[in-house]
Amino acid sequence: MTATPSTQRPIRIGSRKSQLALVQTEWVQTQLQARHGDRSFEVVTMTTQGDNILDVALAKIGDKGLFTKELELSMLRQETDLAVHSLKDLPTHLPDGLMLGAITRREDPADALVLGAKWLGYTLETLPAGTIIGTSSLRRLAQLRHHYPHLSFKDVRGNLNTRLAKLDAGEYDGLILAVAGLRRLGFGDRISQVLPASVSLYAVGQGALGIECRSNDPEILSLIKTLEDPETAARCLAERAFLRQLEGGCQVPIGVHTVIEQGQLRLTGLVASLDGQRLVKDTITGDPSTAEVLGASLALTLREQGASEILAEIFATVRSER
Ligand SMILES: NCc1[nH]cc(CCC(=O)O)c1CC(=O)O
Repeated sequence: MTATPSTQRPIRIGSRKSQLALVQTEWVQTQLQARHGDRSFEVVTMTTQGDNILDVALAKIGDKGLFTKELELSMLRQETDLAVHSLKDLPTHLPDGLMLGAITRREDPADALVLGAKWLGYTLETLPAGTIIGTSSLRRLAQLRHHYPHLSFKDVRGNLNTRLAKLDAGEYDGLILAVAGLRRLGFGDRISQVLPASVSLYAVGQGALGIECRSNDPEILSLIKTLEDPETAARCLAERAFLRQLEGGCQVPIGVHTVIEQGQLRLTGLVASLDGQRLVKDTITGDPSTAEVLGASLALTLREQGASEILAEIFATVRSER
């Protein structure tokens, strides 16, 4: 079948400029090109607000869409047709006119411990008291404080390469980073320990890519849908519905774990207080086709178990520090 000239314009993929973003976007570009050989796909890079703010703890900024807004505006202005995001950086509420078009197959969503040279062979369990672990995520901080009160935690910012350089320069003894980002950038061999769910529930969407597009562009939507992984999509839709029900406007220590086993989706969710003293955690199981109902329902269960109180405290603290 011959395509009409009007469908032959290049399809423009928006991406952040970080090395991780480019690796992910180029993967999407290659996959799309392989499936739709009659079209051409080009990458348009841009800097987002989040890339410019390197000195302030992200948790304190709290604004959503820090890494996505510029990419979204460009789609709404018809300058790009789709955008590739680390799904965990994509807010649960999208701007009018845009939608989450596809969710790709997930890398290992777990968190990892990366140690400085002098600590190789140690684990979180065996590291001596006072060892300095870098993390900028309230979710990781709260859970690690809970399980390893003997360790010290220090904020770390910057992209993955910057963080590893700071570790190697001795500013930290260890870092907690996502397995997915490390592997995608070829740093998988630096992982000392993959953190089990009993220690750290991961971030909503961690390890998956989210491809965003215009809601009124069925042509682009059908192209990107071919990259969707149904199991990852069901898991991540449950996770995102869980987060959406709990959020109130800033980053909060919320973690999840999902599996699909024997056709059933099992979602575990957690809300933690900042000091790691209180963890509210529960699990729900159901049909993957009801993913979003399961997520929202688990969130309401956790609210009844004390999550609302924890979240209210966090919002009050963050607001007073801004
Ligand atoms: N917070 C930033 C961020 N956004 C996406 C990833 C990579 C992991 C992923 O794709 O979920 C990372 C780095 C990290 O958390 O260590």
